[in-house]
Amino acid sequence: MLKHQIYILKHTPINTAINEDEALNCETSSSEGESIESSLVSDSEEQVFDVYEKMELPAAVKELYKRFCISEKVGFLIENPVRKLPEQFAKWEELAKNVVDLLEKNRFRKTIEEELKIIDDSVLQSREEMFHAAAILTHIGAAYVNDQNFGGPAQVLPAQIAVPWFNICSRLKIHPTLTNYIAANCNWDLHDSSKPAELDNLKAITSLTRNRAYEWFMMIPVRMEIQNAPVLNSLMSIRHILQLSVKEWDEDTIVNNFKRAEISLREMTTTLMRMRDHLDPMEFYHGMRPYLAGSYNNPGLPNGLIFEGVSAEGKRFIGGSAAQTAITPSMDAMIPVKHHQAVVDYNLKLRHYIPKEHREFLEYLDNGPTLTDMIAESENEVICEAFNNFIDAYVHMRSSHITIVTSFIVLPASSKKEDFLKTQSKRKDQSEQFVDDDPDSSAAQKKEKEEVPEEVRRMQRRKYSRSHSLSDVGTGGTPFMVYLKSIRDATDAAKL
Ligand code: HEM
Repeated sequence: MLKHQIYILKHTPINTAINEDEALNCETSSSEGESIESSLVSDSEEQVFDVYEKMELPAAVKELYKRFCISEKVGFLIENPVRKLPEQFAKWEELAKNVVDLLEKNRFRKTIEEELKIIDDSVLQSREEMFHAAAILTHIGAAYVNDQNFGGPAQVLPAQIAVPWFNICSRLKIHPTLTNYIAANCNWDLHDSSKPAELDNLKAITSLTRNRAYEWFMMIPVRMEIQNAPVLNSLMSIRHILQLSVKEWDEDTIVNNFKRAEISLREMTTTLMRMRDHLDPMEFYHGMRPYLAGSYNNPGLPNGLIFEGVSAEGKRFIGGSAAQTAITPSMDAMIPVKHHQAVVDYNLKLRHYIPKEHREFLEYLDNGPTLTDMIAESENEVICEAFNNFIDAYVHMRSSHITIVTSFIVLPASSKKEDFLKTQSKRKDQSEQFVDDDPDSSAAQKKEKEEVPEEVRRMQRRKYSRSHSLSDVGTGGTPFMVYLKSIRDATDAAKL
């Protein structure tokens, strides 16, 4: 490790202040032009993005999308992701490829310390390249800090990772931590590029587990982002029409758009509920979640994480949560869903974990007209009903998310890590598959479902009688069940 060296940073530190002034171009460009691989979007793009059906978006909406780096086809995802960095970054890519191997052999930290040098990141210029580089460094950084072969997290992130990661994230105006946007949305590719970007065809570029567990956890939000594109297009179109004078409203168009948004939201919920297909809750909770931990409210990092070569003071950033997306905040702002003040405060904090342009889009929506105000004013019952049906689908999505959180955090929190490790090695010996290979699994799941409400109540009661632990609080330090239920109830209350 390069100890105690101080490097002069080219970019403003972002822990205390993110400089919002500089703008990066959303249009595709790269430092090496044609040599950069962008494997996805080609002539067959509409086939790849299977949920995208062309609709005539109002010119004003298209203009907003351009301004805020939003894609008509994939919403908040990058439409032309970069898959390969210039040659001088080959070592980063090699480490990312071998991360699981090196962790298993307990060689990860040593390899970083002995073999990795600081690589000058300033050659990376395009937004797409920087996001791809950030995704690689995020995984290398998370693996280094949270390597489970050691007693606890590393207190210092070596300069070879810290400096370029910090620089790139400063330029992208996003916090350097394992964010959902970077680890999932900038970390995907297709198994078969001739087939659509359906869930089973999505793969993670960098994974932190040998089996599909990590990939699955990250690809579900990616698929949901793709499925969200028609929701966003529909709501933005409705919002545009409603701002015209009532005489100009086309009731059918508005109702059809709500219907389309409702259907897509229900499809997103179906995707969400597939979490158990390749991710076992015990593996998630005891095996994977430590790698998602941030440096904020982390008992293992009482002074935060020191970015060597950046600052001698520890930095505190929350860890990875799929809440770090613009999907729900954009709907909440447009509708609006009126959250409890504590939720509003937390959600505002989360906005520094999504791209700057999306953060600005949310601010733009916050200050604009709302769907409920405009619909209520019109007193149009047909539109009102279509709107309420859409809200029902949204409430259903949030209730389903609570079910997921219950089985992936609340229930495993009452089990011991040692028990999980025992099952792990037993399964390894038998060369068994990790998930869903237990003949009784469906019966067990059914039983678990029946038991959830009481179990949740029990956990909730316990929560108030002891100090906060990882089981009680989300990655952002929220008492998450209270937070999530309040959000779901506020969504329901948005109905007209
Ligand atoms: C194993 C799977 C998952 C677990 C254990 C989980 C857990 C949590 C927790 C604990 C929170 C509370 C806030 C925080 O700590 O940051 C949260 C919030 C949230 N999660 Fe998840 N989550 C999972 C999957 C997903 C997926 C796939 C999505 C899809 C985008 C998602 C979207 C959200 C959103 C949007 C919020 C903010 C609350 C809201 O707006 O409804 N989560 N999640």
